[in-house]
Amino acid sequence: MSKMPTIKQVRAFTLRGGGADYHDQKGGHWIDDHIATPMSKYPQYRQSRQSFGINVLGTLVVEIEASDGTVGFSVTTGGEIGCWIVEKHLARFLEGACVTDIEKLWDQMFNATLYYGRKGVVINTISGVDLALWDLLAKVRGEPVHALLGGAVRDELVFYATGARPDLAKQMGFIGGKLPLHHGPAEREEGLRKNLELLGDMRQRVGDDFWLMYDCWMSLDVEYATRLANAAAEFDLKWIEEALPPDDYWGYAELRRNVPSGMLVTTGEHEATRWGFRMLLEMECCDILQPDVGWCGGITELLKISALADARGKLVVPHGSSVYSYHFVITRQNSPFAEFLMMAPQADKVVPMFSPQLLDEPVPVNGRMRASALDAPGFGVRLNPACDLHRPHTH
Ligand SMILES: C[C@H](O)[C@H](O)CC(=O)C(=O)O
Ligand SMILES: [Mg+2]
Repeated sequence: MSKMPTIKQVRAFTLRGGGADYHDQKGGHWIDDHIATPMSKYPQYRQSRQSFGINVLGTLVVEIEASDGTVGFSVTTGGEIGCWIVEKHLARFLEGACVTDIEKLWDQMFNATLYYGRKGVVINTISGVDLALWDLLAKVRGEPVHALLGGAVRDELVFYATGARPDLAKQMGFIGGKLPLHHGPAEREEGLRKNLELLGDMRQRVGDDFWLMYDCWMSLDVEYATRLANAAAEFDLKWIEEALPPDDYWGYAELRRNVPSGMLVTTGEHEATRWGFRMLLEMECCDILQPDVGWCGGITELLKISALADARGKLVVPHGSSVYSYHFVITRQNSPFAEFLMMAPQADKVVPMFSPQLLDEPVPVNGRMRASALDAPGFGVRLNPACDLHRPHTH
């Protein structure tokens, strides 16, 4: 093997306004319109998720420069705290290492942060570094990341859309539409009725042959989720997503036993690492795992999560994360479709998911994306130079 470059410098930046912190949107966006959350029991935090701080973190940008001048980068959610972790803690493992040392670096970053990490912003940050490492290695090799993961197993990706307008998503060629749930248990019977009315209305608009799902963003309890699922069967709800808080493995197992036959239980976007997903699998919590590659430990960890799932006959359909998910999904037989988050404020058109932070970000056309759209080196995207990057810490 020809001599590979080493890592010369690691830099971490933060920026605001959409992109990887996709909840950090301006007013009037569907994604912040009275969506049920675990905070909805407090009336003052019910109308807007930004009111309780869903967007406080901001985007973390990790840049890794190699000795030959090649730069790999990634974006994820992590903001200034993530910058501190990268610069003050993780950089020591990275600088001087060979660009191929991804597995060892992951192990060092994870074990060195175990005493304050494991999940949350620490694992988001490790994920960001991991994605930047894959981007760097693939660019050094002049190949797309998916080629390093074993290559595409199909010619194209097919997508479902998440957003307020599944009816428009259907017209745009998506295979299904996932609605945000608007009302949680604190809004009692009237809220439940409104949740069902919206679903019924959408079913009427989209007809029979289109998937409809409800994303509950951790907002329910087993009793409410069971009632919702059973009532939603009338409208052929395909899956009920993230109905419960992520630590309630026991609740998920019970919910999965309670839902009507044929309806799927999905979760995992706020779960992390092979150990978290092992719990979901061994406790029979769900039918589809939905890790977010920017939060679960990066590509390195997602490969392990996926293998665990595959051995149990489970699907992995990653949460959001744009190109970072696409390069993975195209390589796995047990990831037969992908999510596309509609970031247009009214969910009425396809715009790049991480806009405005990335350039050259591919988007589905007619709900599909050719594998050839993912053929540029690395993850195939560039950081938009118009974005206002801030480097709060250095080392
Ligand atoms: C719509 C959901 O509340 C959330 O913003 C996105 C999400 O959980 C998903 O895409 O899945
Ligand atoms: Mg979700």
